[in-house]
This record gives sequence, structure tokens and C-alpha cells, in this order.
Amino acid sequence: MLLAAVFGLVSLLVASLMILGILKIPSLRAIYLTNKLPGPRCWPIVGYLITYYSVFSKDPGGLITLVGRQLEEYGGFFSSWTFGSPSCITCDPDVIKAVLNNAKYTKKGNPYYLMKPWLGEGLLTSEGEKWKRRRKILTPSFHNKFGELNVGIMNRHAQVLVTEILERSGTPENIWPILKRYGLKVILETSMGIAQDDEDEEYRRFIALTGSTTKAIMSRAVNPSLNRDFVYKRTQSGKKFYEGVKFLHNFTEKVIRKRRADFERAALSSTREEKDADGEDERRNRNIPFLDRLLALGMEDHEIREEVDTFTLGGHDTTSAAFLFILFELGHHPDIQEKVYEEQMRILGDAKRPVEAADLPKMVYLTAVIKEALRLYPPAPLFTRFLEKDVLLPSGRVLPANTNMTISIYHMQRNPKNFREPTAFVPERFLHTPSEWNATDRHPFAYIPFSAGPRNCIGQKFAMVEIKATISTIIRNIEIRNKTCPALRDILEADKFTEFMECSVCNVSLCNSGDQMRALQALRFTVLAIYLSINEGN
Ligand code: HEM
Repeated sequence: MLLAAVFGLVSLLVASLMILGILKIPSLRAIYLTNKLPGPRCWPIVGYLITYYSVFSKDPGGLITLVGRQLEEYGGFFSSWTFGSPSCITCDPDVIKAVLNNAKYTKKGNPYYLMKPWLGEGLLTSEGEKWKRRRKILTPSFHNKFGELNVGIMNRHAQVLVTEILERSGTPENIWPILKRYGLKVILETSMGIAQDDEDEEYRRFIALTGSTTKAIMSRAVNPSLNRDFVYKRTQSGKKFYEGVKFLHNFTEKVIRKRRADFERAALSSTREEKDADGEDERRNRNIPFLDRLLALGMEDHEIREEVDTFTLGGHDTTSAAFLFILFELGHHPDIQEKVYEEQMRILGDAKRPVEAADLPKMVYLTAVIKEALRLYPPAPLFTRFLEKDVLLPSGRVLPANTNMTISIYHMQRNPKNFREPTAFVPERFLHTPSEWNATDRHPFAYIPFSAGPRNCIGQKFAMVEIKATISTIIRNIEIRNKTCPALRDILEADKFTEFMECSVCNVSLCNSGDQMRALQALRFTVLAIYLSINEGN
């Protein structure tokens, strides 16, 4: 009787999960091929998800450690099941190359659809023909010189950033929010042409909501119970999320409408001769906001909104994480900081001189420092692909179609097979001067913080310009020393940091699921990194 009731309940659960589209019934071929691949034993139906979720909910840092151990055990690649769908995780550069370098595998994996209510089908989230068309249109608009043309904007905001950091000198405070706000202001001005007053109420709300909406997406990504829209929309957090998205959309739409009106007026007033003289090359060399370039392409307002929102998110969250980790490492290594400082003073001559485009290629040592920080702390540590076709693995085995693949560049870039003493911060790995650190036989896919192949980061050049200009301005004006907040140290030392909590003194979030992509990438480093103490101005 009891057995029948249990059987009935399980059948009901399975049927409901199938009706809701959560549980899939795999083909016999998928089962056969997946079970031949290396990987841990899985629970039926939910696969390995339950283990990951229970580890993550206690300690996100523990999840990355667990995945790292599994990758080591299975030689850089292993497969498992999630609700009846095959999935795999890899940090093997050969496997990663086989996927990223092939135009057949450009479809994004599961978590990306959580961004769609906000970003729609912008470049990051779109698929198939739509993605191909957009990428083709956007590549020239977001061309290589775009970053250099915007160095002036970066300098102006970086000066304000320096003042803001100095105001906090010596106080235990989490500086990541300041860096994020800075990154957001830079991308808003360059992508939308918005140079708004910090005190403007709507603008402040837009900035705050950009942060909280990103956090909400991240929290949802690791909570399977919030996966389905119809469930999420009914929760408190879901309602808040959709309200926030509505405000963000209204804000962007208002900016687009205004710029479209200005754009059309300007087009009417320019003469035929001016337009003829204004060829493609000339347009590229002028500093035109990304939004105006999209308007010139004749895109619809909703399509422009998707791209502006996509670039706003993609263009500030990643770069601010990079600033944070670079400053953290410079604070930890006064000798490296000194070399960066000397190089900057040699190139620019003075702490106050704004960076110019011509200075950037001369920043050889700083570039190596940035690359090394992006190796140890890639701002996008894991990303996914949904493989619609079979993949022939370098081992000769076949990964069946419809597998969700997680690519861990975090583990790949910290693998001793790819980098000697991988946890040491050694910028020399990226200098051209031969040394024991810069192996010439490094696998070309062993270092890809901006991904690689047809779906790599379109903002890579822009990001490198922004990071160089920003760090140059900071380091010429401030000497960075890391200090650990005493209260935070107590928590860490007592190893009490297994729950989601905040240090009451420096407000650093421990196991903060909101910023948990960073949490996912070695939380213990993150916690220390976001507390910088600035001792003195240079
Ligand atoms: C340090 C800074 C950055 C890092 C490490 C980074 C990293 C990445 C990575 C790894 C991807 C591939 C993600 C995937 O395949 O799912 C990506 C894609 C993308 N990034 Fe970045 N990014 C950075 C800065 C930027 C900036 C500044 C922008 C825009 C201004 C930007 C815009 C984008 C867009 C639109 C895509 C999607 C491209 C496509 O799917 O065709 N990123 N980025």
C-alpha cells in the first residue's frame, strides 16, 4: 500500500515535471553515449544538480572547489545529467577549442535565458541567424578604435573615481560598488551618450536598478525552484525584478527617443555635401556614441534598446571586476605596483596628465599585469553552450547533441598543465622577453578571458583601453595597500563564513549570491579583494 502510494507520488512528480518542461526524457542514444563519458554517478532524474545546489547554498566557494576536484579527477572533462538532459563541464583547452572555434556551436546554454526579460535578444542572448545578423551589423559600429576615441570620457570619470577612493582612505569599506558605478558611468556615456548629473533622481535609480537586477539574475540562476517564469513572477523577488526591468526599459527608451529626435534634426540640417564627405572612415574616426551609430543603421527602437541594455550590462560588470582584482594584486605586491607606477610616470611624465590614445601601446608592463589578473580572476569565469549537434571529442568519444556544456576558464587558467605555479601572480608570463614564465608552447586556448572563436567578446579592445586608462589614473595618484578588516579577518579565521552574511564593519558580503559569479570564482579571494585600504596619495 505504502509502496503504491510512493510510486504514485513519484509518477505524479515526474509527470508534472515533464508537463512543465523541466524534465526531459533522453533518447537511448544520448543515454548510451553519455554513459560512456567520464563522470560521477548521478541521482536519477535530477542528476548531479541536487549535490551542486546543496553545496552552493552552504558555501559558493565550496562549489568551485568541488568542480575543480572533479575536473582534476576526470582529466579536465566530465559529464552528468540534469533533469534528464545530458550536461558536461570542461577545462580542457582541446575540448574548448573544438566547441568555441566551430560556428555550429554558437547557441548559448541554459542560464542565459534568465537575462532575456531585461536584455531581450541582444547580442549576448540571441541565437542562430538573428545573432549572426546582429554580430555582423554591430562589429563595425563597435570597431577597434571605439575605446581609444573614448579615452577622454574615461579620464574625466577616472579623476572623480580617484577623489572618491581617496575620500575613503584608510577606512574599511567595500570599494567594489564604487568601481561598479564608475564602470557603469563610462559605458553609459560611451554607449548612450548620457553624461548625466549624478544627482538626477531617475539616473540614480537606473544605476541602482542595474546593480540589483544583475544580482537578481545571478541569485535565480543558482536556485532551481525559481527557474520557471510562471513561478518566479509570483514570488516577491520576481515581482521586484520585473518592476525593476520595466523602469530600466522605460529609461533606455526615453533616452533612445530623445536621441532619435536629435539625430533626425541633425540629419536634416546637414547639407548634401557634408554627408558625402562624411564617409565610413571619417565616421569611424569621430567620437560618436554607440547609440547614434545604431540609429544611423536604421534599427528599430526595440532592437536598439536590446543592444544598449546588453552593452550596458556586458560593458560594466566585467570591467569593474577586473579593476578590483588588479588593484587587489597591486596592493598585495608593492614591487609590481612600483614597476607599474614607474612605467606610467615614464610614459605620462606626471600624475595629473590625462591618458591619450598614443600612450596605450607603450603600457607594456601594465598590459602584462592586466592579463595576469584576467588569468587568475577571469570576470566571466564560466560560460555555457547548448550543443545542438554531436561533438567529436579529442578522446575519440562522442558528446551527443542537446548537451549543455559549461566551460570553466577559471579552472583552465589555473591548471598547472597550462601555467607554471598557477596561483602565483606573475605578470612576466605575458611579457615578450623570454623567461621561465612565458612558455612558448602554451596551448592557444589555454588563456581566453574574453572567450574565443566567432562568439568571443566584442568589447575586448574597448575593455583593455578602459582598464589601462583607469588603472593608469589610479596608480599615478594613489598608493594601494591591502589591509584586512579586523572583523572580517575574525570571521574568516574562525571559518564561520559558511552562510550568506555581511561583515558588519566593512560591509563586504560573504557568500553573496547576488554577486555570485564572482563568488563562484574563488570566494575566499573575492572577500579579501573587495576590501582595499588606501594608505596615502602619491
Ligand atoms: C574585462 C572585461 C571583459 C571580459 C573579461 C569579457 C568577457 C566576455 C566573455 C568571456 C564573453 C563570452 C561569453 C559567452 O560566450 O557566453 C563575452 C561576450 C560579450 N561581451 Fe564581453 N567581456 C568584457 C568586457 C566587455 C565590454 C566592455 C563590452 C561592451 C562594451 C562587452 C560586451 C560583450 C558582448 C556584447 C558579448 C556577447 C558577444 C556575442 O555573443 O557575440 N564585454 N565577454
